[in-house]
Amino acid sequence: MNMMERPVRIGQIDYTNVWPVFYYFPLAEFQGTVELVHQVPTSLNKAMAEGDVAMGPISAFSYGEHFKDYVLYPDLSVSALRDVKSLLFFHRKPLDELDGAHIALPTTSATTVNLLKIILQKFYGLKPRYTYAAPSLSAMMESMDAALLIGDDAIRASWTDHGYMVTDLGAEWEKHTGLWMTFAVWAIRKDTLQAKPELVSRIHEAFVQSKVKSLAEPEGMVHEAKERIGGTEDYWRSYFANLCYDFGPQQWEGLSAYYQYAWELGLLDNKVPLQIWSKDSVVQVK
Ligand SMILES: C=C(O[C@@H]1C=C(C(=O)O)C=C[C@H]1O)C(=O)O
Repeated sequence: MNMMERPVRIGQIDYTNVWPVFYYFPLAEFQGTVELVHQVPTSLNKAMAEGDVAMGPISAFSYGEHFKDYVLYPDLSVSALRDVKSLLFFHRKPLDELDGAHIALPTTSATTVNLLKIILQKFYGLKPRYTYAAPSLSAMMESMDAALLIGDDAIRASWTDHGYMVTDLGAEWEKHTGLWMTFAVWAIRKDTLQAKPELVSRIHEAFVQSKVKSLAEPEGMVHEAKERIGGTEDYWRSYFANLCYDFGPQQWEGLSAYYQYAWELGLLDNKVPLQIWSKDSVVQVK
C-alpha cells in the first residue's frame, strides 16, 4: 500500500493525562483513514521518528530533536502552570543537598527527565549521576538516592506510604521561571501533512472538539479513571481540571524557554523553532 492509501496512524500515550483529547475522538467517523496506536511516550517518540506513526502527543523534548520533520498542532498539548501531580521527583534529601547523588530516571520519559536535568543543573548548580530504570519507585529507590516518575506510575506511587520528599516538577519549573511548561505536544510528520492536508485538518478539528467536550463534561472520564487506575472521583476531577490542554502564546513562551535551556546545557543539538500548523499555512511563532 502506498502512503495515500494507508490509514494515518495516530499515537496515543498510555497515560490518563491525555484522555481529554482522545475521550470523545469520533474514531468511527474516520474508519479506514485513521488508526490509534497505544504506547508509552518514549515508544511513541521513536515510532514517530521512524515514520511508523504519523502524528500524536509526543514528548515536547522529542519535537526538539526532530523538528525538521514535524509541525505542531495549535490548541492541543499537555501543559501546566505549576503543579502537574503526575511528574514527581522522589528524594531522600532536600534538592540542594543532592550534589553527587545517584538518580533513577524512568525509561518512559523524554521531556521530564531533561526538565529535571535543567532544574538541578541550572537552578541548583548540581550535576548528579543519572541511571535509566523501569518506572517502579520501590525498585528504583533500592539502590538510588532519588527517582523520577511520570504519568500514571507517578500517580500510583504518590498514593503509597513511601516516606520520601516529593517535588512536583511543574511547580519547580514555575518557581524558577514564572512560566508555563508543556510536556507533550501534538506533532504531525511533515510528509503526512504534505500527503493528506485535508485529513490533517479534520483530525485537528475532531481532537479540539473532544478536548472541549471532555472538559465540559468530565464525569465519564473521571469515573473511568477511578475504575481503571484507582483513587477517588474527586482526585480525578481536580487532576483533569488542573492540567491544561491548550497550546497558544503562553505555552509557546514556556516551551521556548525550556528548549533554550536544553540547548545551552547541550541536551539538544539545535535551537528549536516552534512551527505551528494552521489550515492554510505553517507559521514559525518562536
Ligand atoms: C503530564 C505528563 O506529561 C508527560 C510527560 C512526557 C515526558 O516526560 O516525556 C511525555 C508525555 C506526557 O505524558 C505526565 O506524564 O503526567
